[in-house]
Amino acid sequence: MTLTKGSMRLTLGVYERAIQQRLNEWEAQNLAGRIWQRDATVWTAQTPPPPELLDRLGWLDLPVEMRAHVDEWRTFAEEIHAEGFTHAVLLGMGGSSLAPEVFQQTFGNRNGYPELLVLDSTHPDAVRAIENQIDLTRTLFIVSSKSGTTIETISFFRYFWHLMREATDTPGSRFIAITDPGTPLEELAHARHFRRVFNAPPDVGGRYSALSPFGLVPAALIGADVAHWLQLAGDMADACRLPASQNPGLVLAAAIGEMVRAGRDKLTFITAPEVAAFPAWLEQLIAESLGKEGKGVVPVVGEVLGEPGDYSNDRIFVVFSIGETLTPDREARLAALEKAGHPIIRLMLPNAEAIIPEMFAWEFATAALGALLGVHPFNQPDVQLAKDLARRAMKNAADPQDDDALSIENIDTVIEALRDVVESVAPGDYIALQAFLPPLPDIEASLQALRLEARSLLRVATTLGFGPRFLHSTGQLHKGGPKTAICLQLVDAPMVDLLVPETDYTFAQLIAAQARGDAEALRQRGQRIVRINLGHDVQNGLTALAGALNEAML
Ligand SMILES: O=P(O)(O)OC[C@H]1O[C@](O)(CO)[C@@H](O)[C@@H]1O
Repeated sequence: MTLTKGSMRLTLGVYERAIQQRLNEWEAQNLAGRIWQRDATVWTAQTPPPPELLDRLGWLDLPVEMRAHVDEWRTFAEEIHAEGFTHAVLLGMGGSSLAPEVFQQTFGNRNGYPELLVLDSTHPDAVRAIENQIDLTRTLFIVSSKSGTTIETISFFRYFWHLMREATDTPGSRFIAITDPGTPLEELAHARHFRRVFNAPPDVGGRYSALSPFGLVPAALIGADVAHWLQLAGDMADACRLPASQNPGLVLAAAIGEMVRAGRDKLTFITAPEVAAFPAWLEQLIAESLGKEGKGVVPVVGEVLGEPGDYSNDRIFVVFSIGETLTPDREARLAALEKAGHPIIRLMLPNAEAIIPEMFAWEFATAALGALLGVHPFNQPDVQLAKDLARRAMKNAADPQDDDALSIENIDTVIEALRDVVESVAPGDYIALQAFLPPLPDIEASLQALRLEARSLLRVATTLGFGPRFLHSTGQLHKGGPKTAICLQLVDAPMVDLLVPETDYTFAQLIAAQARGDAEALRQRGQRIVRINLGHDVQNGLTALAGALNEAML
């Protein structure tokens, strides 16, 4: 049976009864009201509640509270517009970069306003690719970090600061910072005479910060109507005050939560092209909030829609359409999936701008899912481990003994390692392609092809993330979530390296240490991982790897 709730249509099959019961229970317990009242018992029985709980609920008020800042942001955006900047380059990771990237990719920059580029990779080729796209003298840099200490962000800053210093006597006039009050980044920004510092509310965690200055200052800079966005988000916030069965956030949470508890934990996003960028933001929200203590929801983003035979019964499909339907071809596939018993949650958006209120609805849903699954939805306990191990790997950077990546040139060893992996595949597993490679379109296309190959050979869910970007998104889930990840970590040997000014390391050393650190953290957490070095020629390496995967299946 299909349930319709506002612009949501849910085909829930055998799970419908449990979901309905959950909603009734939540209504009786006044869950919506208790979340808004910031009642810690929603998530914990502990007194006092654990850290990062009651002091991380500021996102509830952003749609209203941020309205007071709109004029200031608009005036600033007009100033930048009037000065003829062609690009704004955002330097940041995870919660500080994903929402702005989604905004640029979904809405574009208004005529005459700068185009927003995001740098969230420490691969030297990625840094160079940004440098090659911009005219330094007409570029504004946005250094964005809640903590103000993230190594990637500060390294990017150092690199572009030094370039800018050679181009102008007043480099600070080309930099702004977005950060919490009193962070080392704020100090740095004052010391280097940044043009502006925008402070964000400290009681909002990174992945819940899209509607704070982290998302909205960059949005204003590309010419978005952020006042209207806050209005739309405010309407959704009001809807999320309603009793559970009419509450868009709680309906999503009950549906997803009950199906995850029944083993369908691969939340697979299918979108209309107009909103194709949106799931990259949802991915961090869901994976980092819920993937801990051996539990979690695995977001599957960017995987081509297949036939029933491509999937096992661990999937929930979430479809974002503009209007009621996708293309006839994709609708036919969805109908086949529905017939095969897969649950489908459809969100029929009136237009692309509707992703803004959806952001609020999904934040509310994620907070409620934390309660349902019994995890703390606002911390990220396993991210630190990879950071610490990366730091250790930096110290041992010169020691090749320490590098256990298999070379793609030793193809037999690679096949053997893949064979072990293939033999270990069990129902409910997923392949996580972790590519510490240049995030360039041709490489991404080859990785997508490899991913498709893996899905059809192994019939498991597949995810793809570029490192170190994914460390701040799905990284928490990989380490803290269920032991169902099979991680294929891919590294390369960059042809050109870049020194990070004011430090004693290069970008190639940093990304290599991050990859090693994460591999070690994954092993310590009991996940399966194979590391493969594709050498200098990544495309050739990927072709060889696809061949090796097929061999391993024989
Ligand atoms: O904004 P910051 O402090 O630089 O952090 C970036 C990202 O790193 C994390 O803290 C951990 O991966 C994310 O939660 C966050 O969005």
